[in-house]
Amino acid sequence: MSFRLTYATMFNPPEAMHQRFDEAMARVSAGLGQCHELFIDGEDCEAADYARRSSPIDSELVLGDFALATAEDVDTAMAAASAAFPAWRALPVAERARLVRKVGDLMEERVYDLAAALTLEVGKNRMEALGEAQETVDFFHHYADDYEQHAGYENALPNDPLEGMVSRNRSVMRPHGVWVVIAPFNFPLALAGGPVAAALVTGNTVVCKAASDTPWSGRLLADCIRDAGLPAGVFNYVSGSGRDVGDALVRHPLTAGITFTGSVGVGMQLLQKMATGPWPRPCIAEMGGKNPCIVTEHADLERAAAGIVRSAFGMGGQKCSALSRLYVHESVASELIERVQEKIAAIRIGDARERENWLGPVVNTGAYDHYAQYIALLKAGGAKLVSGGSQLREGDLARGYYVEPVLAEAPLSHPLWKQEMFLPIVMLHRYRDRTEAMRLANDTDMGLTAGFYGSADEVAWFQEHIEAGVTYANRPQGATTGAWPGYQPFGGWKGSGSTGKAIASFYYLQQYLREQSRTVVE
Ligand SMILES: NC(=O)c1ccc[n+]([C@@H]2O[C@H](COP(=O)([O-])OP(=O)(O)OC[C@H]3O[C@@H](n4cnc5c(N)ncnc54)[C@H](O)[C@@H]3O)[C@@H](O)[C@H]2O)c1
Ligand SMILES: N[C@@H](CCC=O)C(=O)O
Repeated sequence: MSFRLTYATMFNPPEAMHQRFDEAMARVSAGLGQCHELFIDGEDCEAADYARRSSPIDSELVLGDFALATAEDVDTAMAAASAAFPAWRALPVAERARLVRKVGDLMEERVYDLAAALTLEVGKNRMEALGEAQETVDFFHHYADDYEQHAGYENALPNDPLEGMVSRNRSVMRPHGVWVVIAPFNFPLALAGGPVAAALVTGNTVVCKAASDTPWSGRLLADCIRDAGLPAGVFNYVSGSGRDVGDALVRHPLTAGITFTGSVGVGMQLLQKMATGPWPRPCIAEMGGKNPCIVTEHADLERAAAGIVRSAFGMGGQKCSALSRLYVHESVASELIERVQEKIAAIRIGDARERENWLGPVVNTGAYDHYAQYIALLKAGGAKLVSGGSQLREGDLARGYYVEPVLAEAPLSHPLWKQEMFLPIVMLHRYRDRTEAMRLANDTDMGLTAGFYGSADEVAWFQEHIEAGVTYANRPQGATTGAWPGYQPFGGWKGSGSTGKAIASFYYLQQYLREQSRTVVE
């Protein structure tokens, strides 16, 4: 079987992938320092102001100057998207699907260059970066295929049971209009690209905003969409802060719907704003996680340790799916801790461009400072740091935001059990009986992912009782991380998601559409 890259397979890639990534990194690095514009109505648009951005790998490594949109730019982009809507929605299903699929094809040709940019901009290691670039490709293909296979979700219904007249009935699904996509920093390509693909294929036009830390990835997405030949105005890209540009998009009168991916705090505000106004507008909010893992006395501890380390510390814990709470049966806790410690000791931390470094920097100085604050809070609250706890400042590392992975055994009263930290910090509790472990695992306002290691007999109990949208049992590839379009639908329960329908699931695309019942009497 030939190698297929997913987050589950990325640990043993063929040698050629490394070679091609190194070549792409050299190519992309040679082009650093350029000016990156907004993309509105099919054109590059100069901005009134630009932000110079550096890599979290090394603050002296300048990535380029990135446009900061104004409220006026938002207006122009919204007007362009609105003007393009009637013609775009009128295209036949197959034609829109063809164009969306073509964006995916183009991205696939550029997958190594896109990954190199992701490593430079976010600081993720090469396999995480290649994974994200390929995941974005798969979103475009997946949604194009899904929409086409369902023939745009149009269905004929029985004629009314009338005598003397024929009354024909259909259910059709129609797009809403201009769909706003607001992306997070941690998967700036995939979590912009996925919702953009869904909105476009269903016939909406799009204005997309990247996070302040990651404007480059969004602009690279815009380049692929432009080069695939989508009509002007169908896709528009603006970069800038959430407070200014994001808020202007949310409040804009032409905004027909939103897909937001980010923190619970911002997501809840957006949901409220979208519920007010002349009518409620749809808001798909994919939000934070505080993801637990339960390890029972029957678990395969080697599998558990591998999955725990990958999910707690991969990408520096900066995944919504990251493992942050670990509940281990007291009879196996010491042995599991030992195995986790061994694996932490083997982690190479450093410049994410280098093949041997599995753990790169955290994203910015804010995250770096938060790390020190959380460590102080853990210690002050009686937690024992079993591993890690220091920022790394030796040599070249001092120019980036490098921190040690942390395993902290913490009293259950510690407030950090409840707060998403978004850093490589996992808290541990030894439990006596599994009912207590399940109660603790569910004792959070969030419910995104959850992991379990135990006997085959216990898996059904875990699945039945855990309050999470994405679950994994006995998975060494990741206790709580690593969903892939087409394999694991990805969405949160409770405060982690507003819809109960997962990304790339059977029910996802319909959320970008509104139903119209059509009765015609002949
Ligand atoms: N559930 C998921 O699928 C998923 C996936 C990735 C990340 N996340 C979550 O995202 C968070 C990390 O990403 P982040 O730090 O970029 O999140 P964030 O909430 O700070 O920002 C997300 C996006 O919202 C914008 N924004 C901020 N304030 C805004 C406002 N008032 N109005 C409109 N837009 C605004 C930001 O500029 C950014 O583009 C974590 O909580 C993580 O769990 C969730
Ligand atoms: N889809 C990714 C997480 C995305 C959120 O940050 C995973 O499943 O690990």
